[in-house]
Amino acid sequence: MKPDIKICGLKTPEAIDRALKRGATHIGFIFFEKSPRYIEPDLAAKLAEPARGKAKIVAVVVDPTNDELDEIVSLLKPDILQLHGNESPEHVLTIKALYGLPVMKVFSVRTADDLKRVEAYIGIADRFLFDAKAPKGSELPGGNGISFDWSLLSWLDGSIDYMLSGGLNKDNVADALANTTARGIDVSSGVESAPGVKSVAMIDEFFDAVEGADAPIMASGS
Ligand SMILES: O=C(O)c1ccccc1N[C@@H]1O[C@H](COP(=O)(O)O)[C@@H](O)[C@H]1O
Repeated sequence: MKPDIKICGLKTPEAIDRALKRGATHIGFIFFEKSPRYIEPDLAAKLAEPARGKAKIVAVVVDPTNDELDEIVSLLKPDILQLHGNESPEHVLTIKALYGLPVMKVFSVRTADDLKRVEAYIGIADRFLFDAKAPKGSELPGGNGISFDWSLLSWLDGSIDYMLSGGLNKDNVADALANTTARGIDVSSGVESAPGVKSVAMIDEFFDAVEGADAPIMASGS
């Protein structure tokens, strides 16, 4: 089965156009002001228009207030809310009830302990996203371009719907798909030429690598 592919932290029509042409199933906008990928909700709404109905529009928020969500949801009209902070299960339920949108809850992973809270969100979050925990000193909870030890996810038996992120790029995405049960992959800095600057060439290379991962391996000599 083809994985879902989310290109996150988009800020230009060119990058969105290329992501859509290559078959992105999800496009993400970052509403975390300290991020080089931060975008105002009204600009995100304009940029997202060509994607409507073609790819799911994801609003990435970190421990959001209702005022922030009111503005983002009313302007952008996202299909999914990605909660990338320390939102409790109760907070996730409240957000779902208020906005009627599916939630992808993020877990930031460095050690097995970081996964202990997952169970509390089963049946509450619509999907999980496992990302690398930010390195010490980073101001960003995500988008740091670092990976984590995917074997920590080996207890997930495939019945849990999750996306994988954290330092994915053209060189490691095939391994990520081969070594996890992720039904989707999510990339941001791996398709950037500088922090916050998406490269259409790198978006192409990333999709090429995913498509290559799908191709059956030919026996030598055949
Ligand atoms: O990208 C950001 O700046 C960001 C800021 C705040 C929360 C999440 C953020 N990005 C998320 O991080 C992961 C992967 O990033 P990367 O590929 O390692 O650069 C992805 O889920 C983004 O949505």
